[in-house]
This record gives sequence, structure tokens and C-alpha cells, in this order.
Amino acid sequence: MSGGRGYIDEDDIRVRARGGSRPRTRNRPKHEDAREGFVTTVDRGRYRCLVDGRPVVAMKARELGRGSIVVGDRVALVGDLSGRPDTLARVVRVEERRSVLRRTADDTDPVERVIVANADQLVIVCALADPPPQPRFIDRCLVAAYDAGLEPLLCLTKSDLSDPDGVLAIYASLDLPNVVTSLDGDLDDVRGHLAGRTSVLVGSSGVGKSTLVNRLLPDAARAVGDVNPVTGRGRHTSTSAVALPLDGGWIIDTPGVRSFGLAHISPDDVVAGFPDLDEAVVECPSGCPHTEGTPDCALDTWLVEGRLDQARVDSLRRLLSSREGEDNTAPSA
Ligand SMILES: Nc1nc2c(ncn2[C@@H]2O[C@H](COP(=O)(O)OP(=O)(O)OP(=O)(O)O)[C@@H](O)[C@H]2O)c(=O)[nH]1
Ligand SMILES: [Zn+2]
Repeated sequence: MSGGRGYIDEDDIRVRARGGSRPRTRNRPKHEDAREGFVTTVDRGRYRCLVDGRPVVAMKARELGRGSIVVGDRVALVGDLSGRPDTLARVVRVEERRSVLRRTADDTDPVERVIVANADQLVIVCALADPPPQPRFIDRCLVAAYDAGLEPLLCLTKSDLSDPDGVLAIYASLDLPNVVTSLDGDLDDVRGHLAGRTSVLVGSSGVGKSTLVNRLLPDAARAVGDVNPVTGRGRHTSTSAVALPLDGGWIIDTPGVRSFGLAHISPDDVVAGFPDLDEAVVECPSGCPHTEGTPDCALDTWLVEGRLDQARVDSLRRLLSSREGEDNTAPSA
């Protein structure tokens, strides 16, 4: 798709709508005294940040204009940083983002929204049964992960109900890092993958995300289930992401994000997630969609020559097709 990408988040609208008529000074101080914070939740124009290990609630300084602030952002804060009830600090700067996870609300939404900044890993949570596995959902998440520069981790839950081999076979040639969990199996493998990293959890309703988070972070069960100190509302009324500290890293739950509209991602950006196929597609005619039956697509030539794995090409083509919006898979929250 041509043209610039529009980044907004839901909060921008509300912040702007607040208006206000205070005069603005042109010579603002440079905020040399600003402290660094990490954004853990965003809710209606209020940003909950961790500053020196202390939760501080902040609003966006007017000088930031329409720029979005999302969970995972590293920000500079001024004002009251005590974290005491009813205090409000100001975010005066958003540090450059290492990565950006985006989505469109659905395949007809022209606006991309940044949902998480600075993550390292996208944990795609998929149940082996109840609900049955949804490869198309996994494929969508993979595209989103590759587009965002996040490493995917496939997390297959409920292995006490069904064997993981079938799903793993589909992705065998993708070399996809994966973990398998059950109701009471140990979580050492999962922890190993999460330690020291910033991981975003995504999954359809009922796959066992909350169960997993609560088992990894028994204390967070309180934090997650409790009334939100920022809004006074419960967690489940919020569709925003929340970052929870885990083993020297962060685990970011995304209760309201169950699918990724992917129409905005170009075929080339999808292929970029497959380094070995990349070599073949440089031989494709310009603008080749690489889909099944495309004349002169080099993937077919390479397949005939036995230089590519059929399953791997099928997998890429599944991603490319799902990107075209024929299947939006999981229901939106
Ligand atoms: N048998 C089995 N059941 C599980 C497992 N993990 C979770 N469940 C059950 O699956 C159901 C849904 O789990 P949740 O953790 O609420 O799922 P969720 O992904 O957070 O769902 P939403 O809150 O709708 O997003 C619950 O009844 C869990 O007890 C598992 O490993 N094995
Ligand atoms: Zn091609």
C-alpha cells in the first residue's frame, strides 16, 4: 500500500477532545530534570508508568501533540513523581522505539494502531483443544510478528486434552520456537523463553492466556484481577494492554487484541520473515504476489527444481492469502 502510515491510538482522540485554554509559553524548559519511566498500562489518556520501581500515573504533556504513547514505551516524566494517590505526572518525551507492534482493528480499518512498543517477542497462544487450534490465527500473528520485528514463540496450551504433534507438524519447517503447556505441567520451558525479554501475549478467547499469566505470576493475579488503580474499573472492562514484570523481563497481556488486520502488509514484508524463501523470490517478476498459480513465480520454479520445501512454500502462501483478508479468524473482543 502506498502513502504514509497513520499512527494513532485511541487515547489521542480523547486527549485532544479535552481541549483547555491555558496559555502556552513558547520557551519551554528542556526538561533536563525529567525521569525515565516505563509505560505499563494506558487507559483513557492516563498512562501508568514505572518510575524507579514506583507506579506513577501521568498524562501526556500538550507539547507531545498527537504522538501516541503505548504500553512498552520508555518515556521521560516531569511533575509529581511521588506516585501518591491523586497525583498526576506529565510525559514530556517518548524515547525512540526499538520495535512497534501494530494492527488494524479489522481488514477494512484503514488506520494502523500501535499497540505495544519495544517488545522482543510475540507469544502466540493457541489451544490444542477447546477451542480447537486455529492455524490461520497463528499465521496472522506470525505476519504481525515478522512485520514488527518480533521473534514469534508458539505456545500450545491444553496438551492434557490433545496431542501437540499435529499442529507442530504444520510448522515444522518454519523452525518456529515453541512451548507446550498443560493444566499442571511445569512451566520451566515457558519461563526460559520469557526471562529477560519483553513478550507480548496474543490469543483467542478461551485458549488459556489468563491461566498461563496467573500461573507464571501468582502475585499478578491480584494485580490483574483487582480494580485498576488508574481507572477504578476492573481489568475486564479494559481492552488495553498491560505490562507485568516477570523474571527480569516483561510480559504484556493484550486482553482486547485477538486478531490482526493485515491488509497493510506488503507481500515482500511477509516474505521477509522467511529468509530461505527470500532467496527464491528475488528471481520473481516485479510485483509478483507469490500466491498459488501465479505465472513465473520463482517459488514454483525452485519447487520443481527441488530447492525448496513444499510445506514451507505452502505455509508462506497461506500467510499471503490470509493477509488478503479472506479470513479474519478469531472474533474481536
Ligand atoms: N484442560 C485444560 N484447560 C485449560 C488449560 N489452560 C486453561 N484451561 C481452561 O480454559 C478455560 C479458559 O482459560 P482462560 O485462561 O480464561 O483463557 P483466556 O485465553 O484468558 O480467555 P479470555 O479471558 O476469554 O481471553 C478455563 O476454564 C481454564 O481453566 C490447560 O492447559 N488445560
Ligand atoms: Zn513470486
